[in-house]
Amino acid sequence: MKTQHHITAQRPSGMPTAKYRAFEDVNPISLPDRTWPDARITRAPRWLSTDLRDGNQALVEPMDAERKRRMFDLLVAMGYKEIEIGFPAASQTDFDFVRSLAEPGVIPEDVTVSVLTQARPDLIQRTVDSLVGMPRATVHMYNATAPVFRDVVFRNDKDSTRELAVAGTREVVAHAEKVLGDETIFGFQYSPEIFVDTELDFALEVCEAVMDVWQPGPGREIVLNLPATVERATPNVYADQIEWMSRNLSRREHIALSLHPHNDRGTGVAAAELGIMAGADRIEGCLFGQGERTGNVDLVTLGMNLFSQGIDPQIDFSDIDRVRRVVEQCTQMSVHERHPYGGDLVFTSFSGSHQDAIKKGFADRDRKVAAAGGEDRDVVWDLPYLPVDPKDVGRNYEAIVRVNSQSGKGGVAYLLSATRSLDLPRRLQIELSSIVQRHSDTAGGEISAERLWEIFADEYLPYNTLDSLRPWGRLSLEATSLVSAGQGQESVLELTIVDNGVQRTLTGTGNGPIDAFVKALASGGIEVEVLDYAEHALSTGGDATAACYVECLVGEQVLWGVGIDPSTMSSSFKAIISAINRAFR
Ligand SMILES: CC(=O)SCCNC(=O)CCNC(=O)[C@H](O)C(C)(C)COP(=O)(O)OP(=O)(O)OC[C@H]1O[C@@H](n2cnc3c(N)ncnc32)[C@H](O)[C@@H]1OP(=O)(O)O
Ligand SMILES: CC(C)C(=O)C(=O)O
Repeated sequence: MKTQHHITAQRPSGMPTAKYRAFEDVNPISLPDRTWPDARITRAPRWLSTDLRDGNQALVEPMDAERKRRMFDLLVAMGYKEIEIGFPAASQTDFDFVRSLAEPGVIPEDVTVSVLTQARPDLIQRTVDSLVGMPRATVHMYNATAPVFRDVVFRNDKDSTRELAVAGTREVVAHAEKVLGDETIFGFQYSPEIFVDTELDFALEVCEAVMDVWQPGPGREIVLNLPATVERATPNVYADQIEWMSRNLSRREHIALSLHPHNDRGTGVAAAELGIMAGADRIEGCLFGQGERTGNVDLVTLGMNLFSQGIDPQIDFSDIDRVRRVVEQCTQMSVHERHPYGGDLVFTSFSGSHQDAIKKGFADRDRKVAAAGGEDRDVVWDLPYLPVDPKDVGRNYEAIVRVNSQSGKGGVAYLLSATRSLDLPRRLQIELSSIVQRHSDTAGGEISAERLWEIFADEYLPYNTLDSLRPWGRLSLEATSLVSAGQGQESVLELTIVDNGVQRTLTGTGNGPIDAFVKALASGGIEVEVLDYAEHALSTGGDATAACYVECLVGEQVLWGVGIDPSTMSSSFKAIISAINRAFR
């Protein structure tokens, strides 16, 4: 045999790489004494959901008022306290929706809504007008500060870019003072658009100029939101930018430093998390990562990432399927099966070694929970392959293990245990697994829990269950009668069987019912030896059904039989008949 000693060289792809530049070459940042890599996240940031604004503006079909309201109610119910509800100057529909929330009692007292506007006086006025009567409302104003926007879109130099932000802020303040009464607690948020592409010292200069107008101070916060409007670099670069801003901004204690990551490179969550470590106070995002292009950062993943580390996200994800359903209805887009925490398949394993580890993990956890007095929440979650307990997000355990050709005995056994309460002995698991494997090889695809039960019942319980199956087998047990089974006495058993269609009555004497049963069969020329035996109740209470598993030697074959019956004794007799029938099948 030759062993591999080198990998065939990769080749240039031929793609036009010369068109692109490394981000750090365009926008270098020097922060050699950065502190964020050593920071730990120990509590939830402030969250802002922009599902109704950034999420909505990216939809093929933006939400109508009814869907917007459903989304708003969901966000409130989940616990979001800051919700961006739209861009009221965009259209009459958007304006009307914002106004509909101004109805008394619709927005809870502890929820602050915000609305986005460009830095244009007419749009600002219309935007502020939409907030009249709201209990707590923030105007969020943005203008583009990044070089490509200054050069290409606005044809503005740095001074006029800064002046646009300053004039816009003045307009917000003046118009809010004019139209908003004392019933509204009013706030202001500013975003330098494509912050990540903007020279850091210029982003700082614009933010400072805006603050000079707003005058943040005690009881007068400003939200400075630093968007990765388009994600352009590795998340550590964003973290450096945020730490630099956090260190250099004046009036820092009166600033809510907010992040607004997008996901163009697929690292929006990482960028948000490193940004929090770098000093950010607040995160803007959307449920399941809705939003422009690849989406805004995903608030579900961020919140659940905290939860999985033992940190309260302060958002309720305990019915994640409901959250997903509402989001899917409102956005008319589906959440991917592999989406972290909420996808259909994220708590499911198909492969044998994963299933085996999960099954053992659950057994181990059951023991630990019992030892801790039965309280699940008192025992630290430490299960192979499952970062969180599916039950904590409202999932059941049934979908955890699904069987196909990649599955092994652990998965098959887990599924029968989870759906039929059968606790198969290890060697029976091995035997059944090869039978199931034959079926999955032939049929391809997944074997559902129902199909698995059918395969199991057909193999081991031919006379016992399922209308859908044709009974088969040489023997069927008609009746048994135990004549004597007292203390220290031998058991005498009379049994009636149908053997290849012929009814026979046999009698046996043994040192227990099973021994007597085996002897009775032997008297009829049917030789069987019981090698191993296990049984358990299928349910609790007086009417409990028993499952019995016997490993038998029939002729030269060692094989298992299974019996299920309200009587433990009958279930063991049926199990022996099951093994014999399998031997003759
Ligand atoms: C990164 C983000 O997600 S920002 C949010 C983006 N969301 C949206 O745009 C959704 C809602 N938008 C809309 O409905 C419309 O764009 C409106 C109603 C706001 C404005 O519509 P219009 O007046 O037709 O302008 P249009 O959409 O073409 O915007 C471009 C103009 O606005 C200017 N502009 C763009 N952004 C800003 C800003 N933040 N501040 C000031 N002016 C701006 C542009 O320079 C351009 O000006 P020009 O016409 O003099 O060249
Ligand atoms: C308005 C700003 C915050 C925005 O949506 C973005 O930059 O992505």
